[in-house]
This record gives sequence, structure tokens and C-alpha cells, in this order.
Amino acid sequence: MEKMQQIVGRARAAFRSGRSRPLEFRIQQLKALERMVQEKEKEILAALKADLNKCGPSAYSHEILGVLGELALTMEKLPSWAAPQPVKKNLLTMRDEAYIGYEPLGVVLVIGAWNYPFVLVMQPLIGAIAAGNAVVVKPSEVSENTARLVAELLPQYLDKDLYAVVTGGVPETTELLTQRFDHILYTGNTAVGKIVMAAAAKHLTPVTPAAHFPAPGPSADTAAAANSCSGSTASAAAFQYTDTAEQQPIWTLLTCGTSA
Ligand SMILES: NC(=O)c1ccc[n+]([C@@H]2O[C@H](COP(=O)([O-])OP(=O)(O)OC[C@H]3O[C@@H](n4cnc5c(N)ncnc54)[C@H](O)[C@@H]3O)[C@@H](O)[C@H]2O)c1
Ligand SMILES: CC(C)=CCC/C(C)=C/CC/C(C)=C/C=O
Repeated sequence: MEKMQQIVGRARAAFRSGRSRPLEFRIQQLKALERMVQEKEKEILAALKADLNKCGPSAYSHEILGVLGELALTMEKLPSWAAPQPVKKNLLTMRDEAYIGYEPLGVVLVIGAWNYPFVLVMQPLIGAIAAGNAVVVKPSEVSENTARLVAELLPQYLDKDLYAVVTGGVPETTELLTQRFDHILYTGNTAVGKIVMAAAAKHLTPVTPAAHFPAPGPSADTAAAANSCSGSTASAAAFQYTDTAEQQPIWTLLTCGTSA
């Protein structure tokens, strides 16, 4: 318990220092992530092969190109995503400067799943960094080589206090979930999703679950919701919406604003 408290406490203190907020800092961290993926591509692909026998175009396009594409898009668009949005004034606000300003939430927990073990932690991480948050990443223990590599690499490239990695299985995740986070991005099965959401509810922490439920078909609402959001939540949602990995329709639960 103390260990998780320390990890989350360190991330929170780093967040409170304010250094994750400036746009230049966020872009610099995203650039460092891009460098990490480019420089360590061989190691990432080797870990995927060892964990899942995932190789060839499937490993490269989903796990490497998918992440590099997300990074490029985020770095290009971030200045406009993060810019204050003017709002229409009314009689009461006509003498004011009226705009919507986007603020980071604080400390975000990212829980990944085994089947796309690299991209499923990296995409939410990219969105959370872009939005100026501190992040605790918990990769899936099932893909243990990728989890170990993520834990080894992130501190080599990113701010160590702002962005932490916790490895381990159910006991570690359970312990981690006793801590208060400001948002949780979870990918995995629905049964564990309920455990995650119940733990989060104790702290009134919102959860963006990327689990799925058999449904009559992908809904137009889902696509509209994906289009209305910015950052990684939107792109993750778009991937979920068009998912063919499991050859069945996916209905995605989506909340907006994580990367606002
Ligand atoms: N919608 C999407 O984008 C998307 C993408 C990938 C996977 N998925 C879904 O995820 C499934 C794979 O998920 P999984 O659950 O088998 O992956 P998993 O076994 O890797 O577990 C997911 C995470 O939950 C944690 N966890 C497991 N048991 C827990 C518990 N009792 N308490 C707290 N945390 C716990 C694990 O540590 C892991 O980090 C896929 O089959 C698919 O349904 C959805
Ligand atoms: C479109 C590209 C290049 C990458 C997408 C990778 C990704 C997020 C895959 C997840 C697929 C998914 C919904 C699996 C569900 O189990």
C-alpha cells in the first residue's frame, strides 16, 4: 500500500509543481516518446513476439505505426486543441472576456490489456501527457515482456516523477486502485471493468472504459461522440468503433474531456 501511495504521491507532487502544464513541456515529452519508439523499435517488436508471437505487419502497423501516428497527430494539433475557445457573449457577459479554457485533470491512471500491450498503454499515455497530466501506467501483466520493457524505457525518456510505471498483476492493480486518481483510462474485460469502476467510485473518479459489450451494431452515436472529442480518447474511440480484431460489433462507452 505504501509503495503505491508513494508512487501516486510523487506523481501528484510533480503535477502540483506545475511543470507538466506548459505546452512546450508537453510537446517536448511527446517528442521524447517519439524518439523512444523510433530508437527502441527492435526491442518493442521483440517483446511483442516473445509475449504474443505477434510479428510482421500486424505488430508493426498496430503497435509501432499506430503509436507514431498518434504522436504526430497530437503534436501537430495540440496547440489548437489546447487553445482557449471563445464563446458567444450574452447580456450578462458582454463586458467580460468569455472563453473555455482547458485544464489538466491531475494524475491519470492508464490500465492496459494484454492483446495490444504496447499501443493500448501508449495511446492513452500520449493523450494524458498532451493534456498536461501526470500519469501512472499499469501495463498488462499477461504480456510480461512488453510490460517490463515499458517500465524500463519510459523513465529513460520521460520525466520520471510525472510519469510512472507500475508492473505486476491483480494484487498490484488492486492496491493501486485504492489510491485516488483524477481520471482512469481502462482497457480490458467488462468484469474487471466493473471492479475498476467500483474502486474509482470510492474517490468519485471518472473512468473511461475501453471494454466492450456485444451490441446490435456500432451506433452512429458512438461515431458522433468520437468525433466530438479531442486527443487520444477520440482516436481510441475511433479504433474501437471500427474494430475488426474480434470480428464482432463493438459498442464503446466513451466519456469526453480527458484530454481537454
Ligand atoms: N475496446 C477496446 O479498444 C479494446 C482494446 C483491447 C482490448 N479490449 C478488450 O479487453 C479484452 C482483454 O482484456 P483482459 O481483461 O483479458 O486483459 P488483461 O488480462 O490484460 O487485464 C486488463 C488489465 O486489468 C487488470 N486486472 C485484471 N484483473 C484485475 C482485478 N481483479 N482487479 C484489478 N485489475 C485487474 C490487469 O492487471 C490488466 O492490467 C479483450 O478481449 C477485449 O475485450 C478492448
Ligand atoms: C489503426 C492503427 C494503426 C492502430 C490501432 C491499434 C489499436 C488501438 C488496436 C486496438 C484494437 C482493438 C479495439 C482491440 C480489441 O480487443
